[in-house]
Formats: sequence, structure tokens, C-alpha cells
Amino acid sequence: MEESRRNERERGAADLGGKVLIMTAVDVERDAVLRGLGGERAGFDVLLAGVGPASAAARTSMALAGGRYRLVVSAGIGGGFTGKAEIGSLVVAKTIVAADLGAETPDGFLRVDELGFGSSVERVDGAAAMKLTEALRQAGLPAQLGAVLTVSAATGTAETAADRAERIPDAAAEAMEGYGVAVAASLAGLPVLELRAISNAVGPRDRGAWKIKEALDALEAAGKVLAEVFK
Ligand SMILES: O=C(O)c1cccc(C(=O)CC[C@H]2O[C@@H](n3cnc4c(=O)[nH]cnc43)[C@H](O)[C@@H]2O)c1
Repeated sequence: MEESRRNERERGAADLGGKVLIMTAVDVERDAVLRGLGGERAGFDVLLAGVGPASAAARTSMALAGGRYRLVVSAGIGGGFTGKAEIGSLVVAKTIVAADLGAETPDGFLRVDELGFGSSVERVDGAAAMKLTEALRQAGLPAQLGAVLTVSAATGTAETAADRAERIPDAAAEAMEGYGVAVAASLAGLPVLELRAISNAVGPRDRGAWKIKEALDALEAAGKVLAEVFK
């Protein structure tokens, strides 16, 4: 069973049968993706993950148990690391990192890997991630590949932002669901992607400064590209 799942994953997103499952945290994100998919929705299911990795993992697993899918995508808005990802731009995950899964110690943070309890990094379908990033750029959208962090508590201070940026130097964006979606996809033997439209800077919490509309517009534009690339 494990070997057939591994073989399926190695064949990648392109040549497996089934639909593409897109999980968003909240309904305005789902609606933006659906607007972007437009008339090309037939090959896609866009479902709600809820906020946070636990809800995302549980709801993705439930969806995967009830349908036939070839690719799973975690999509939505996210925070961008300063100097890495600007508001209104798009980040496609090259890795999905559970940034707060582990243990604090007086000498610093220990990743769950260092504790010997599994992995804090979920691999994405690298070829599909590159293809999507290229297609987004071809469509004139500012897009880049970078590590996308999953956190249970959004960063709210400059200290936490600096700590996360130092521990994970290729971090471009932060959100709250990708790792949960990715673990569910991995258990089902399916490739995964994460796509984030940047609504705010990762750092001191300033909810009034979040550019939700800009991010949702970018997510909608990305939805059109998702339809072209994965139809
Ligand atoms: O208030 C609104 O109108 C609104 C519209 C769409 C989404 C929201 C959310 O608050 C969604 C929460 C969702 O956003 C992700 N996110 C966005 N920025 C960050 C961040 O800096 N750090 C972590 N997560 C972030 C996250 O995936 C949440 O699920 C509100």
C-alpha cells in the first residue's frame, strides 16, 4: 500500500486521474478562487479547511476520503516576510514548514525533527510548483517560489518575525493551514501545492493595515492561472 502511494506521488500531478482539490481557510478565499476558475470549475473542488492546521488536516482528510483527486492545493491569503514578499504578490511554496511545531528551550527553539517525532517540513510537487510559478509570471502576476510557514498563532511581534526569518532563511510567507493540508495529502499519497496571496507583512500585529481586497484580487487572478495549468 505504502509503495503504491509512493509510486503515485512520484508520477506527479500531471498524469493521475481525478480532480484537483483546493482547500481555503475561509469563504471569501474560496469565492475568490472560484471566481478565478470561472467556467473551468469542472475539474476542481474548492472546499473550506477552516482556520489553522488541525482543522485543515481533518477537513482535507475528510474531503480526500470522499472523492477522487490527483492534486491537493492549500490556497488563501498570507503574511509576507519583509523584503521577501510584497503585499499583493503571490508565493508558491517550495517547501511547507510547520514553524512552531516543536519545543521552546532556554537555548532556542527545537524543531519536532530534532525532538525525534517526525518532520516539520512537507515536500511539495516541485515540478508543479515551478510550472505554476512560471505560468503566474507569464500572466503578468508578481509570483515567486519560497518556503511557506504554517503557524498556529500568527506572528504578532518584530521579535517573533525575526526569530522565524532567522530559523528558516528561505521563508517568504506565513499562513496557518498549509502543513495540515499537506500532511493529509501525503497520507493519501497525493502531491500537494500551497499558494498564498500576500495581505500583510509578517511582524507587529496591525490588523487595520491588512490589504485583504488586494490579496483576494491576486488570489482570484491566480485562480484563473490554476485553471489553465491544471485543467
Ligand atoms: O477580515 C476579513 O475580511 C478576512 C478576509 C479573508 C481572510 C481573513 C482571515 O483572517 C483569514 C485568516 C487566514 O489568513 C491567513 N493569514 C493571513 N495573514 C497571515 C499572517 O500574517 N500570519 C498567519 N496567517 C495569516 C491564515 O492562513 C489564516 O487562516 C479575514
